[in-house]
Amino acid sequence: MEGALIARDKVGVQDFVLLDSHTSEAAFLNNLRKRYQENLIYTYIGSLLVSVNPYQELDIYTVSQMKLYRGVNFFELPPHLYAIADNAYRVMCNEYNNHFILISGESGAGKTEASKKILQYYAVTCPTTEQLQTVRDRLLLSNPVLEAFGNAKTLRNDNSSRFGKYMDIQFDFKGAPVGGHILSYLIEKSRVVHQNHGERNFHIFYQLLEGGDKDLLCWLGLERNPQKYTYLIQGRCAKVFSINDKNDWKIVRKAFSIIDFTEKDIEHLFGIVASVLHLGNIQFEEDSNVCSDPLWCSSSLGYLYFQVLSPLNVDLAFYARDAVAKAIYGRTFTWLVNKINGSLANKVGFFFEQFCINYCNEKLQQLLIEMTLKAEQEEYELEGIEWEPIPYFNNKIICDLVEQKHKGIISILDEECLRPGEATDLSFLEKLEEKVGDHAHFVTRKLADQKTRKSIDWVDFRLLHYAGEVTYCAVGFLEKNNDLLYRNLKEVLCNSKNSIIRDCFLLSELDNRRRPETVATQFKNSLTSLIEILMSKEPSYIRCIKPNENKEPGKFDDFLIRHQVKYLGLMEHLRVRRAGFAYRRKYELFLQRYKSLCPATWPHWHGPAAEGVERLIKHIGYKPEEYKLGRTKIFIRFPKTLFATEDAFEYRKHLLSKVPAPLVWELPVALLEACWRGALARRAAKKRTWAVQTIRKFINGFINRKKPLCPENRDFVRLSQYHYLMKLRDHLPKNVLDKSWLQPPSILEEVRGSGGSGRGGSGPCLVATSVLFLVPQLQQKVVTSAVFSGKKEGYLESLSQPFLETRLSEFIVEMLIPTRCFQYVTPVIKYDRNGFKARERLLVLTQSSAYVVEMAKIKQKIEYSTLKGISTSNLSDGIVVIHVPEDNKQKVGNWDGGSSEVMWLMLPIPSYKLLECHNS
Ligand SMILES: Nc1ncnc2c1ncn2[C@@H]1O[C@H](COP(=O)(O)OP(=O)(O)OP(=O)(O)O)[C@@H](O)[C@H]1O
Repeated sequence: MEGALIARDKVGVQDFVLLDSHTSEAAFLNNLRKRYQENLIYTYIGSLLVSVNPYQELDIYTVSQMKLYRGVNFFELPPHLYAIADNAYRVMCNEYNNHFILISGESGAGKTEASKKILQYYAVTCPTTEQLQTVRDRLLLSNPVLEAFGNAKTLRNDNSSRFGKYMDIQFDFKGAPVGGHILSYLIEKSRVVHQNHGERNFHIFYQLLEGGDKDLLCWLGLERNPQKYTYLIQGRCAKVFSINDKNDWKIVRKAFSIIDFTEKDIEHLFGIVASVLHLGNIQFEEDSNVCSDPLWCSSSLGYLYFQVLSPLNVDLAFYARDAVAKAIYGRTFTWLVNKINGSLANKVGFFFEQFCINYCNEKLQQLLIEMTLKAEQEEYELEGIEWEPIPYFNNKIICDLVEQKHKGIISILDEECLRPGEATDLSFLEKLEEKVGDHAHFVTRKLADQKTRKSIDWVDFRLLHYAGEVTYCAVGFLEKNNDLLYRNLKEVLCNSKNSIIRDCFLLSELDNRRRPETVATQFKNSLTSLIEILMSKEPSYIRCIKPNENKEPGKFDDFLIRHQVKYLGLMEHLRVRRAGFAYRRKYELFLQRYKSLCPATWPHWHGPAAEGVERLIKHIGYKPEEYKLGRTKIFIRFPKTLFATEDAFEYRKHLLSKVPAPLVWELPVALLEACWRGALARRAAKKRTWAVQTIRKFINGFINRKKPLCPENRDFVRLSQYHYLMKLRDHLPKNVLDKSWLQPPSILEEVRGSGGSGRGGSGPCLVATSVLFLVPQLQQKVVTSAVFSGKKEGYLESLSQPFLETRLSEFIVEMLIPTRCFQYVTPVIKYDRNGFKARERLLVLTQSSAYVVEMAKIKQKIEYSTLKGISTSNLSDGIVVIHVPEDNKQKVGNWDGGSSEVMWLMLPIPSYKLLECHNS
């Protein structure tokens, strides 16, 4: 992947790697804030994308934006999800390797939205056929179904994914998406039976009740009112304004049919959703242990009965009921994902859940650091640049603390769950103290020093994660780690008439006497296989940040964001990324962008790009400690060096857009250098006013000086005049454009007649003003057409084709050529007959002669009267051959063409345009 991008946005830096003030957290946050306040939600750290949730619809996800990013080099456009997606896609197509994009961030930070947008990007920009469209539609439509069953409203996010998601998209050798599958991790089954205050159960329950038609509800024995169901009223969260369950139901219903679910599947699926609701309403009484409403459960779950006489007490009976509900929902979710592709499922608890999530983050952080370091190291090696070891915090020590066999926290927890005898959360805590008590990243109240002791409860243990300390309450760890489902209930489910339920509780499971794996172990194993999948692919990273807790657009909560910057390991990543060189770029790309800053490389460099870059940076004055030249890339150590180069480039671009090209070149070399140096100095001293004062001093001195103008100063005055006139031309006073002003000239009528630029309904005055400038060029066009029409490739006859602006200029050459009646000036490459060497020259056309000029010297003069002829190729290149008479050796200065009869010139533009511009 190409390294950092270039330029600054207008707001802050668009790559943190280019932050001036090294890697301070304050500078990081400032930059993030500045950009966020301008709705610039994306910023890079090298190739990692940081995204801050805008909580509002931004106009940056349109199809035209997608097309803009398609196939464009990473650094050429502002940071965007599409750039990450496109880059991964391009590298995959070019290098035939696998890629993953890891999107992380806390709940509500925008991960799901980001993944959907990336999917849409591929759907729109990848090549496809009719057959492939089905795959594409299925990939897109699996989302609403998964969200219905796997997402819920939480306090933090109205559409929170309550499961981990890994989505694979497979592309064929032509880059067309041909398939995909989704792996799901850790569906939060506990939500089925319990929701915290202000939260809801999974969306599908409400969608079914709100959107399902009367007959369906009647068949399922359901009432429309969610308040009737115990499992839906735990969070006391009646109405959520951002959610429209009725509409969402329609979308899900439609998606089912497209992603190939049969009517029977759908019937069974809703049967299960209904049964879970009915299960929740089952009550138990002491001594009776009888299901309050066995009939409904039996019908929707396919005649399974819960009138099981059980030795359980009331509490345990409720526990068993909930266990069944969770198991049914969890497995059905797995079945659902399975139906779309492959699957994995687990369960989490409350504090235990936090422990699992943090363990997962710890593993992913380790992967990120290892892969970034590895990539940096490999790149340096590849480029032949010496590797300087980078000090960084390796969080492997924490991963080991959690996952090590026999000695890690998960092993100790499993041991406690499985061992005979009375095991409790407290005995687990004691085991932890005994076995990992001396670990530097583990502490309990007993182990803590006087000061910290107060902040840790007796039932807590604290881990020092890479992102900071987290205190976990051990209560419930044992229970949540045990995924118990009573055997007799399993047997009942195995015999269900609902085929989905039967599939989910296979009979073979009953024969398997081995104790099922604990939740933590299942999680550890699925995490290990996820890491294995990721390790085999090239990484791209997107880190999502939640800017405030209120889902409010534009609000940047410093405290909350600082925490996430830490927790996402962004500073660590920046440090690793910035440790060596802030910026690196392929020679070709660097030269292409900055070649205009050096006469030797502008407008074309004909040698190897690496040499061109060397010439270029020598010319603009890079110091040795500022850069290194690798095999294929230039490495720049400090952002300020790059910015100064960018400043000079912008300034030159500005000049190029305002004044004729040759003038820009000759006149401002000194100015450009001054500008570059000035920018460097300004950055170092951070004294912006200095430059302003210096320029003012220069102008005052210049105005006050009495002595005659030297050529340099004269050029400066003329440049100012030129700017003034150009500005005036583009901003003519309004009264000049008044309707009463000027009748359209006859040429306008002609143009109208020929369907040229006078077409359309714009008022006569506007047309007149634009056409007035074109009159001479239109005449020339007519003549040029006679010469080139149908004879030269790429020649366009249309009169509405814009003309090349004449490069008529007297500034540089007037000192050299006394006639001063210039028609046209343009840079050319002149090819010597001796060895066909390319030389950069200016071609100046006057009324009577053509001049070939090298910088400030006339190298050759050819009078038109002596010309033998001019030839051009019939291709769309700029080759022109001028036939010079043998005896025309009127030497002016050094005649560098030898005694040839012909002179080969390569123009930067097709030769017919030259003719259009000067022919007279
Ligand atoms: N790029 C975006 N443009 C506009 N709104 C966004 C964007 N990203 C996120 N949001 C808003 O933020 C909400 C939360 O985002 P999202 O569901 O993607 O978060 P998440 O990180 O996936 O959370 P969870 O981990 O809880 O699933 C979205 O429903 C949407 O309203």
